Amino acid sequence: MNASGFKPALPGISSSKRLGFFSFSGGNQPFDLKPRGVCLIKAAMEETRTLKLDVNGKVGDKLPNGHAGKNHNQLSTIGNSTNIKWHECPVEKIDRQKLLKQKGCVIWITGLSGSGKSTVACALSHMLYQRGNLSYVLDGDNIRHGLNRDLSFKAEDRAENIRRVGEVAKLFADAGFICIACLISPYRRDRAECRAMVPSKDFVEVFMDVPLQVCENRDPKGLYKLARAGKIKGFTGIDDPYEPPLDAEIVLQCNTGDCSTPCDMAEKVISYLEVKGYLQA
Ligand SMILES: Nc1ncnc2c1ncn2[C@@H]1O[C@H](COP(=O)(O)OS(=O)(=O)O)[C@@H](OP(=O)(O)O)[C@H]1O
Ligand SMILES: Nc1ncnc2c1ncn2[C@@H]1O[C@H](COP(=O)(O)OP(=O)(O)O)[C@@H](O)[C@H]1O
Repeated sequence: MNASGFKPALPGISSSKRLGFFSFSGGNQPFDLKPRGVCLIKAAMEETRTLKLDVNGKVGDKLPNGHAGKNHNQLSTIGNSTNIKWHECPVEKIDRQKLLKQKGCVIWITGLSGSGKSTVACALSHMLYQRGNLSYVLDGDNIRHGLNRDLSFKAEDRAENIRRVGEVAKLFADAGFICIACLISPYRRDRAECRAMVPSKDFVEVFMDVPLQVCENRDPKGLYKLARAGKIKGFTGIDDPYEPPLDAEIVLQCNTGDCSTPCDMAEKVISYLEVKGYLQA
């Protein structure tokens, strides 16, 4: 806090471009982010008022770059949401990344049930934590306990499951996290749609290339046994499809009796992130 009761400026958010854009003199608002005579919030309010006079219609579902929603100047219709407008905030991804000293991205781990997705995700998250990098795991099983509890395992519900997790992962990456999503995500198309949600290169697909036989032998939850007995219908790999990736950034192979440890697998992902520069801002 400074003498006037405001928090000092956050480091790194005072680019001249943004100060110019939001420039505002005076101001004594309760949410005044303050510093240096610039009230970012009030200026943004001014900008919204101006734009309201300008808008006169809706735009299509998707912008040319494929990212739905971020039309800064006009009202949009996205799906069933009519007359919505993107609200920009002064603190951006690049600012959060500087704070966290890393780059936000999505690590998408796909593979059969029992292939080791959750184990690698947790090993990776732990190794990142030990290095001082912030990550968060979105595990399909866990998310089906809450956000996606309304979804079954039929193809269209799996697609919606993947879409929602893709959207959440996109937010985490935008927050600056290394977001680790681990879901069976059996359909190429669903995974490709998630890839398209984030800036190119920020989506790292990791394929757990583990034969069905190995997964079935592990069967830690007894689900394969139930599926073979016909007590679970539409189980991936048994009577439901799994489409392996054709162009995954990382393939973690595990042949019968010849498996790297989860830590070695996680290490491969860390090496990839290091080389690509995600572990520093
Ligand atoms: N029919 C069927 N097919 C596949 N898996 C099933 C099924 N029914 C329940 N389960 C359990 O649900 C976990 C997979 O959830 P996901 O959200 O990752 O699946 S999907 O991506 O929507 O296909 C999966 O967890 P993992 O073993 O961790 O993959 C299973 O425990
Ligand atoms: N690299 C590995 N080598 C040997 N066993 C593993 C390996 N990774 C995971 N496992 C074991 O395989 C089983 C399934 O792992 P899990 O992470 O739950 O898979 P998934 O999330 O894909 O269903 C667990 O019993 C786990 O201990």
